[in-house]
Amino acid sequence: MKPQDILTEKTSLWIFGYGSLVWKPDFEFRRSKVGYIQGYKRRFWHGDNFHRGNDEMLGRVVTLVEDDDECTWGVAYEVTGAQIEESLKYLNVREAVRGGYITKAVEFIPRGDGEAPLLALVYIATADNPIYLGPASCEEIASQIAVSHGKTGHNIEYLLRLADFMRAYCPEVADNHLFSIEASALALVPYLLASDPALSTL
Ligand SMILES: N[C@@H](CCC(=O)N[C@@H](CS)C(=O)NCC(=O)O)C(=O)O
Repeated sequence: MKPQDILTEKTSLWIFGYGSLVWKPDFEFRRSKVGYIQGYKRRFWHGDNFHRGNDEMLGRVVTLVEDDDECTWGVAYEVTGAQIEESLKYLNVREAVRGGYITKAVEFIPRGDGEAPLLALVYIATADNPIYLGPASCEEIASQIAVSHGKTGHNIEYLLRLADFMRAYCPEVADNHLFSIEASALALVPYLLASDPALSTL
C-alpha cells in the first residue's frame, strides 16, 4: 500500500495562509475559514528572490514572528483525500523550495461563536533563512517593495492584495504594520509611475 492510499475523502488537513495564500491559494481545497492563530505577528521581514524579487533586488514578503501578545489573521483551507498530496506537493515548491519557508503546526481559531480550534499546517520563514531580511522601518520596507518585482509579479501587488484581504475579511483588525507599509508604498507610486509606467497595469 502506498502512503497516499490511506488518504480517503474522510482524511482532512488544514493549511493556514497569512500572506499570498489568503488571496491566491492556487490549490484545490474542500472549504476555507477566516480566523487567526495566537502567539505570532505577521511581519514583512522575509526576502524573496523568486516570486516578488530577484537575487539583485530582494522583494519583501511576510513571515510569522513569535510574540505571545499578538495574533495573526488569515485563512485556513481544508484539503481532503487526494487534495492533501496535491496541495503539499505544490506548496513545497512554491513555499519551501522557492520561498525558503518551513512548516509548523499551529492551532487555528476560526472566526465565529462556537467554532472549535483546528490544528493547521503553516509555512514560516525563520531568522536563520539565508534570505531572511528581518526588521526595518515601515518606510524602508515600503521603498524596497516599491521597486521590487519577480517571476510572479510586482512586490506592490503582493502588499496591496494582502491589505485588501484584511480590509474585506477582517475589517475589525488593526494591522498597523501592514497598513503603515501600504500607506508608505502608495505615497511612492506617483514617483514610480513616472519611472515605470508598466506599474499602472497592476
Ligand atoms: N506562508 C505565507 C506567505 C506565503 C507567501 O507569500 N509565499 C510567497 C513565497 S516567497 C508566495 O507564495 N508568493 C506567491 C506570490 O507572490 O504570488 C502564507 O501562508 O501566505
